[in-house]
Amino acid sequence: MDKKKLAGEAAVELVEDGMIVGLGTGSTAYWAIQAIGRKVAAGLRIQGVPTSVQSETLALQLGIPLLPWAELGRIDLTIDGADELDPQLQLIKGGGGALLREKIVASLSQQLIIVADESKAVDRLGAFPLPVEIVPFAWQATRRQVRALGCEAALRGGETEPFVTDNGNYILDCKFGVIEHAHDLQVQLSAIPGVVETGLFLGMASAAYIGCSDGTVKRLDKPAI
Ligand SMILES: O=C(CO)[C@H](O)[C@H](O)COP(=O)(O)O
Repeated sequence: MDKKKLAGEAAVELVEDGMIVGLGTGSTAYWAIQAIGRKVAAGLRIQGVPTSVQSETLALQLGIPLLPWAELGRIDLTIDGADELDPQLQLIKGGGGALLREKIVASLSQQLIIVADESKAVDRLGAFPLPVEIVPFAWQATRRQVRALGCEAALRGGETEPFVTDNGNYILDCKFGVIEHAHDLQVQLSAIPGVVETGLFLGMASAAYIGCSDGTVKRLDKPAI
């Protein structure tokens, strides 16, 4: 059984008629978008907000109506994947390279619902290298500044053929080890001019649907502060 499919499909129970729905990116969000497509074909009326060109293409193939960017304001619910989530529902995202649009969409969302298989749930963030989106201009200098914060930072795709995001930027995959102070790290990275955004999603997720190997889907809610 596909744990990503279980989680992605289960979260679609939250989608209601009339909603504006953020459509995440990746192999788990894929299953949610497929399930939303089936509901739309059966008569559900929603407007989707894709977080990547990949998800936009999929949504259009499935006949999901998309909200024009100029009308983008409040989003009712977004379903998206994650590379790591901790018990406070702090996240590392961006393994698929869509972190900037994902974070913009998440910031506009009343509810951010994470879908993931159980391997993504960790006690502490940091085993997965933190993706950081940077501008291509003088990227080597930006990488030096990022490395000075105490990580190994690799240009995604390599120097000869760097991976380019939907926004025309590059990504540094940064190995910090266990991230003890995620909020401080977010502030430090954001202070570097060449950094566009980081894959740390802090205090944004409301709940997570986790697909487990026993065939169940576990729901985790953001703990009350
Ligand atoms: O953040 C993301 C893309 O930028 C993805 O949501 C994340 O990488 C998880 O992907 P998958 O569901 O394929 O494991």
